[in-house]
Amino acid sequence: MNFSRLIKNCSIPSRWLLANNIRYQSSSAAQNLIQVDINEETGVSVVSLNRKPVNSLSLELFKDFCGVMDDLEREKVRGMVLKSSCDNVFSSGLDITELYPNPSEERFEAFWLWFQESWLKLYASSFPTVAFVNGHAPAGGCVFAISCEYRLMLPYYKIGLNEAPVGIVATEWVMNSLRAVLPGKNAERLLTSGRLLDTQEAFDIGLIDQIVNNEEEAMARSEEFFATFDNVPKLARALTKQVYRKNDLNQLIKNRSSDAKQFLNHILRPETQKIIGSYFKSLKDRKKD
Ligand SMILES: CCCCCCCC/C=C\CC(=O)SCCNC(=O)CCNC(=O)[C@H](O)C(C)(C)COP(=O)(O)OP(=O)(O)OC[C@H]1O[C@@H](n2cnc3c(N)ncnc32)[C@H](O)[C@@H]1OP(=O)(O)O
Repeated sequence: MNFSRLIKNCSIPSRWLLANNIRYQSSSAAQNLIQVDINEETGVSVVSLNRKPVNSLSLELFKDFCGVMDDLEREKVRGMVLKSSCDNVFSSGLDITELYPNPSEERFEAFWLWFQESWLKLYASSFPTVAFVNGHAPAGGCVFAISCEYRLMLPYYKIGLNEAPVGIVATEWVMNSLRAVLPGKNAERLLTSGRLLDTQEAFDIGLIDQIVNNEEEAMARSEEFFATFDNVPKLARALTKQVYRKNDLNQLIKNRSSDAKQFLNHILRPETQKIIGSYFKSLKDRKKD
């Protein structure tokens, strides 16, 4: 499939006005996979992932996310807080049903390219970004969180990159985003062990910036973070961020199609399918115990 055609097909969300807030409708309107509220007084937008029950990341969610990011860039928001509207889960990572059993090449390629696009838009956004990790954030959930500039997390949840135990090798741009947050050896250990850290451990090694006890506190801390940029010209801030992150961004931009092909080949290998299949089964079986 041709990627430029895919991008053109991304329908930018329509929107409507609500009292003091501007609310954007998800492109897959019936599903409303992403909710956006912009506070007109503060200029801060709150973006909530809303794919019940656990915000697993599907092709449609990625498309909607990209549409929302484009809209926020156009609106020139002062900052974005990314959170979940699912109970106890920030995001459970990539939707395993996109990877197993044996996805079609066409669907999978589109899925992967929109995942890349979502990361590029989040990692390079001109406005400041905060992840409010208000639930578990394994794998792709952690990727969303570490792509933001600042991380707040509620107590007693888990976060990390558990790709290796799921039979997946985290791609280089995912590793780079982790390395940008954590010093080298901690990043490598987290990746190779695939261990999920609880909130306190994540704070102790610097994976998250602050522990907060509720949403009100999270919004107050986010506001303080955004306020640190109030006296910095927006363009200078944005360019500084983008130049600082340039090597990570270019690594993916230069290798988008080979990254997609590599992942597809990896996912379609019978051994990988077997590992993901038994992992998925164990997730389902957990409930029966
Ligand atoms: C060259 C190679 C390049 C490779 C690049 C790799 C870069 C990869 C980046 C990311 C990879 C991934 O994200 S892979 C996905 C990994 N995700 C996980 O391991 C998380 C699995 N889920 C959980 O651990 C738990 O569900 C939870 C802790 C998130 C929540 O627990 P809770 O008890 O609240 O909920 P349930 O477990 O009962 O789940 C409810 C329901 O949802 C299904 N579910 C959960 N997660 C997923 C998922 N990721 N995809 C699809 N479906 C998922 C779960 O099975 C339950 O379904 P049923 O109600 O039908 O039983």
